[in-house]
Amino acid sequence: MRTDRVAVLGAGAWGTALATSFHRAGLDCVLWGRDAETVAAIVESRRNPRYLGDIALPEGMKATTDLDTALAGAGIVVLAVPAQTMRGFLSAIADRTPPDAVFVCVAKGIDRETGRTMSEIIDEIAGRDRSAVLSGPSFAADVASGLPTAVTVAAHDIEAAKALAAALSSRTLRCYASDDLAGVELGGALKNVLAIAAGIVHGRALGASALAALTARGFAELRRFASALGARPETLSGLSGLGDLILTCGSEKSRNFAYGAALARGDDLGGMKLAEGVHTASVAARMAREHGIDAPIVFAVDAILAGRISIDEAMSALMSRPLKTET
Ligand SMILES: NC(=O)c1ccc[n+]([C@@H]2O[C@H](COP(=O)([O-])OP(=O)(O)OC[C@H]3O[C@@H](n4cnc5c(N)ncnc54)[C@H](O)[C@@H]3O)[C@@H](O)[C@H]2O)c1
Ligand SMILES: O=P(O)(O)OC[C@H](O)CO
Repeated sequence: MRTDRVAVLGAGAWGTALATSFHRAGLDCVLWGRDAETVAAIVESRRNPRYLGDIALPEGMKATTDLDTALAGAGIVVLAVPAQTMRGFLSAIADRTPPDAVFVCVAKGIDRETGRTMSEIIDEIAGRDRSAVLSGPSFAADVASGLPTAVTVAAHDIEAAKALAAALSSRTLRCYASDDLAGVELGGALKNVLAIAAGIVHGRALGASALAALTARGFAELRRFASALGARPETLSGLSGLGDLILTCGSEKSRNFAYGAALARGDDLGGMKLAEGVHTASVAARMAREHGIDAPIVFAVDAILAGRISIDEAMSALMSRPLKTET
């Protein structure tokens, strides 16, 4: 695997933050964005005002709107566009990418049309030996600011995951390696749906006890769901499961949590930033039903977002489920 040159595709909050981290770590990294104004701001004023507020980006960071310039010679191609655009995006760029380059998807979601994870999409379009994911508790603003962060990098082959983790790590971004792709991806995708539920609890001022209960029962649901789909349960106790759940179920800095809180308060949702859980909720609920997985919180979030039940009805239904042994 060639790890000396990295292309980061997608100049939103997360792509910009990761490119910043890789540049600071001394990697030869080029950030690609489709929006000329954003790329010009990154190059000329060392800022990405649209997605990263006022955070100062490092001198010398390379950014371009020219895809071929970004991809030239890249051994690692980081995919940082929203999950629901991943299939179309990768299909469009795969042939323009060096044939030995590995794709590292950093989006957190499940494809709504097909129920496939992001690595399954890469497997299908580019091949199993070229697919990897990076996931874990990591707000873009924290990473771009150089605050300490730890994530998991997963690939089918543990040696490939280790090589990627070593290449992308730095003194501020610590990457652990895993070969449990399903566990790492489902942890990242489902925590977004659970964070919306946590935001609803917060927005309705239901109290800290309710938020702790929701987070703990959400974790049980996360483990059940991922295990039923072939993940190792212990992976969900790691960074891209419990770690990310703790982060996003407890902070309005999370866009998914903020979305749930705004929904519960009856705020205007127009203009809110990308909350992937909104798009993952329905496909996660569908998959849970298909696999016979007990996923009451995911079902409730899906039903609320689809307008089938009110928040009060969902709360009442969750609290009046038959009493059971804690599992
Ligand atoms: N923001 C974070 O803190 C964070 C952290 C970890 C993971 N993520 C994940 O990373 C993914 C991206 O999130 P983000 O915060 O960067 O979102 P964002 O909205 O800030 O940026 C998305 C970027 O993708 C671009 N884009 C959208 N559709 C595209 C298309 N079809 N072709 C090319 N470019 C396209 C947009 O122009 C934008 O630059 C999400 O899945 C998110 O869950 C985000
Ligand atoms: O802002 P959110 O809710 O999309 O969360 C961002 C990251 O996924 C946190 O790890």
